[in-house]
Amino acid sequence: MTDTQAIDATGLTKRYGEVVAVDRLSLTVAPGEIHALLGLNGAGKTTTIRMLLGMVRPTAGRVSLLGTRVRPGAHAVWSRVGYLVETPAAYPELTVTENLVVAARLRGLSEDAPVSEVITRLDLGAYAHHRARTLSLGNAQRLGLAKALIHRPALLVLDEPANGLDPAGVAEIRALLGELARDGVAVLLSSHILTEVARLATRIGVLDRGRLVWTGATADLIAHARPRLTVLVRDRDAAAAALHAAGHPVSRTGDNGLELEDERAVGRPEEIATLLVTAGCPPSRLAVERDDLETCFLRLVSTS
Ligand SMILES: Nc1ncnc2c1ncn2[C@@H]1O[C@H](COP(=O)(O)OP(=O)(O)OP(=O)(O)O)[C@@H](O)[C@H]1O
Repeated sequence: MTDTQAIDATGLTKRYGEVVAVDRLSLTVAPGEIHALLGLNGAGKTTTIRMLLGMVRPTAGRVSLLGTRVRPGAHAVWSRVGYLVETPAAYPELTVTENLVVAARLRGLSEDAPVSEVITRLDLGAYAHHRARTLSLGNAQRLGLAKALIHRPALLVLDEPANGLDPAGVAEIRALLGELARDGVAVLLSSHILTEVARLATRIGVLDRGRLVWTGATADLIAHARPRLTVLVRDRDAAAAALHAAGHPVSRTGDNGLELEDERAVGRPEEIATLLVTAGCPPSRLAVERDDLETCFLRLVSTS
């Protein structure tokens, strides 16, 4: 059953009165894939994740997880799904180990091996006997992830998993999720931090005001970056006039900057340099640049 999608959602919609929190969202996540839902605050990430997990009833649409339709009474699939949504809850007076033993028992696991396994995996060894209420936000997040993983799920759904983690913690989680994905686990996570997502996810879905406005391989997001020729000149007005007269559409940036996006300019920057020198406006800088991922993302959500 290798072609069964870990997540298969079609036409998912959630309305709260006048507000359309999620609008006809369709999404598939395959085993071994790390798929990120990326969106600004209020884009609909949490609502989507809660619908996928059966915690919020969709106004319309359907969800299947690991080949099983999510609906009331369909219990079996949850034994193969791990999740972490919002701030992880733990029993504050119990230690890390005790919390995990409880989580394992609730999952119906009788042996203790998974507890020590996730303590090692999440690097919680030094805190194993600390009460949960004394943990830092980052370590509480680690404990939440350990609980999500204790039953070795085939699908892991994480809402903002890097919340509260320092850069080293983010790197550890990235390595952990990479390892799980290589073992065939499907991961869906949400984030509003593009740089974090770009290094973690194999695929990205960009959510904007409830709609999935772009989806594709992470590497393809950068293909959305338009190349442009940026020019710095002392006499910008004269340079702009010369470029305009030669048929190049020009826009102004910063104090002395000009930008050209037409193919001719981007493809032959040396001709622009010659033209500017001839017009008596030698450029102090001239370079072909591409937007970074952040700019691509913001353009996707602002133009949708
Ligand atoms: N229970 C609710 N009742 C009314 N409106 C809601 C409810 N839950 C979410 N919304 C609205 O739905 C929209 C999407 O919210 P959601 O929490 O899913 O976004 P998000 O992308 O997770 O945002 P954030 O990154 O801030 O957590 C928002 O406009 C929000 O105000």
